[in-house]
Amino acid sequence: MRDTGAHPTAALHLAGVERSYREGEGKLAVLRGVDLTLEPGELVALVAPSGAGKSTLLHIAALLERADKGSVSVAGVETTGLGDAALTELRRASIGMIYQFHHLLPDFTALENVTLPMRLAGADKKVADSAAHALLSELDVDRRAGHRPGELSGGERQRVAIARAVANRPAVLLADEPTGNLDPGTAEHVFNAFVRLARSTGLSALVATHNHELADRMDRRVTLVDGRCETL
Ligand SMILES: Nc1ncnc2c1ncn2[C@@H]1O[C@H](COP(=O)(O)OP(=O)(O)OP(=O)(O)O)[C@@H](O)[C@H]1O
Repeated sequence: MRDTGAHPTAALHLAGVERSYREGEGKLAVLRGVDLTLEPGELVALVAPSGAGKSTLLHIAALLERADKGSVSVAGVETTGLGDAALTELRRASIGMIYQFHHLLPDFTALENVTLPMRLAGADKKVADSAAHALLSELDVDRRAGHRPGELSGGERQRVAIARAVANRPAVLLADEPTGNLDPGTAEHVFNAFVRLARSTGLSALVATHNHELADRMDRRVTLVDGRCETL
């Protein structure tokens, strides 16, 4: 029997998720019944060919896009039937996102980019500054804390973006090709820093990557075959 309810202990739980897009007169069925569970502290790599639906899956898991069918629960909260405001609140409280391109605010320093989500969540400036410095140190980029993104290297910018994504201790981190824009050496350095941080904080993460070597460092690899999730 198909599981469709919330999964109280999982960081992320998708059951029977379907999503299609309009294509000319017909439709393109991208996700055709995705079942995926991320337990707390689990690091899962999503490895699949271009166009298989990785970004679509991540956007649905991030509550940025709605599934046509199926259920998505984040940190034990079943999202089917929630309104936009409740989804936004759950996303803010429970999800961190990292993209291929950093999306940092250009006029803010690295430190300010990391403290912003904490301040928006109500943290006091001193507490936020000190937590942000600690995160930037763990990611080996604190010496650049006072610089703006335009003054940082690509690898430094991605490490700041990681620090920002985990600043509010999300239940789940979703990453779409987080090192896809970096040269292999820098990608490895950034990925190692990410895995170290994730292990030390018990973060759960679903990371889409084309890089099999990096995917091997995660606990588990999954792929998308004909719109369904399979373990590799
Ligand atoms: N908003 C949209 N409208 C119509 N079609 C879309 C939309 N978003 C994605 N698609 C299509 O859905 C399919 C899956 O796209 P998706 O971006 O999820 O793949 P992907 O696995 O992330 O690919 P890549 O590795 O190239 O980024 C593609 O054929 C894409 O053209």
